[in-house]
Amino acid sequence: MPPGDWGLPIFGSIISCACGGTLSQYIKQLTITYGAIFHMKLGSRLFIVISDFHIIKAAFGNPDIQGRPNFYSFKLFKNFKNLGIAVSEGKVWQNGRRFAMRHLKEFGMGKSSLEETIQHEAKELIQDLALSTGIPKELSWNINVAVLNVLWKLVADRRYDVKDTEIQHFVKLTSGDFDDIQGPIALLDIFPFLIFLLPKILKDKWMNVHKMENSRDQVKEFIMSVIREHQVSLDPSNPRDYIDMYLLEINKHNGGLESTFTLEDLLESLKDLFNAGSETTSSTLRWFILYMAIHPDIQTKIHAELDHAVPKDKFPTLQDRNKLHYLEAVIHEVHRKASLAKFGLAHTATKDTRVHGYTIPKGAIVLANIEHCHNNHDYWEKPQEFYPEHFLDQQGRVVLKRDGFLPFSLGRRQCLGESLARTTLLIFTAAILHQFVITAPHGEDLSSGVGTEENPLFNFVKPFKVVLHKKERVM
Ligand code: HEM
Repeated sequence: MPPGDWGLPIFGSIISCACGGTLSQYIKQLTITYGAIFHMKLGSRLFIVISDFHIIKAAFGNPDIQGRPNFYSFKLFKNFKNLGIAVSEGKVWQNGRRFAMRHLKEFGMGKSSLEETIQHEAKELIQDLALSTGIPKELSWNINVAVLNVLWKLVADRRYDVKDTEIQHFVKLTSGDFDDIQGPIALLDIFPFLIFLLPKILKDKWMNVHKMENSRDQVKEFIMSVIREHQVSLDPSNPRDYIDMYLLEINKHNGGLESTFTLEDLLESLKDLFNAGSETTSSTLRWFILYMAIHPDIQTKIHAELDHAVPKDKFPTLQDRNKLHYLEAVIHEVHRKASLAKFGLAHTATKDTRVHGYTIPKGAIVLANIEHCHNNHDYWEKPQEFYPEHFLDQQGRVVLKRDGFLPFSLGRRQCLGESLARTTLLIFTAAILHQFVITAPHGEDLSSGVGTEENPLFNFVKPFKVVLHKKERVM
């Protein structure tokens, strides 16, 4: 076993963790004490935390570390069944992931054919942002809808108006779910016996269990309605999107008991794509806008690059990518500094296995300490600063892959939407800075909103206000 902290019987190290401040701070302390791979016990759960890029790569490439923990908070959203992509395991996960990768690519993920969709959404967003230039304003939920629309084109061949209140309601629910799973419900994950001991009222009122169930059921109803519409209009000779392909796959297996392709699994896979695809990319876009307001000097350099690369009367396209090295380096630096998923998504060992010379016992929960890698002097020249040069070579060309950089995790469960997120972010950020200058509201220091360690798992940016100023350009 890797070295580490067993803590007290029953409690494990939960008390030291609580006394040490945040989970991040406690893990930081253990990393200093025990090094790049260590164990810690929280409640009845054994965690293996890996803080070294190469060891994470080896561990997450290991076929025996591809499970997901049976956390109450994860499973509640799945009605306690092994379904969907993000928190499923075994054949269900393998088939679902392979199928999603294949068909999202077929309908345009990572291809230039999606360009028109991304541009259309970026234009809609720009028009919307243009309505409130010159005044301090919080970024609205329209951003989440525009981002979702890009994914939803591939998945369900449809778009929503960015101001559509119904779809905004669902993206808000998703965002709330991300907050709730980081709250007190985590106690049920690490002390599973409390699931039976705690009175329902405490679970509902304190841990928001009822709220999460309610959100799960509302999102389920919404996604089911999208599936039903597809069932009615399905033309087997002309599949339009991922949902059509999935329905045809179900028909192919003809309800065979062995098949993992079922309506219930389709529903859960869609919920996963909806959740994983909207909040993450939108939040990264918000971080980008915040960093631009904090670093006018860096923003000026992007403006100069854009002015040179994209004519005044043109909209940025993917073809401009090879002229936008600085912008792409800045987006990478935003991923690094934000470290959106601080510890990725937890994996589990599905049998006893070996990593870096240590035994990882079956059932152990393996965490990639992404936040640590992103802030480690071994990998970064100026880890504490916002320094896009981390991703530029001597010739000023962007360096896309670097040791120590893993915002989308690594290995067999690496984010399946990475290429989609990267393309969306490039076009959206280029379009925004092609049209606007972003500043902090007069007299406000936005840098205090950066580097917070309040959330244990996900670094979603707190609401902030910025002022957008229209550039003297013609679209
Ligand atoms: C900036 C945007 C994004 C970030 C930072 C991000 C990050 C991550 C991370 C860290 C994981 C965990 C990987 C692991 O378990 O080791 C993950 C998984 C996943 N992501 Fe993303 N993601 C982003 C956007 C997207 C988008 C746009 C989609 C939609 C297609 C997506 C779909 C998924 C899915 C389905 C999984 C589960 C994969 C599996 O369990 O096999 N993500 N993502």
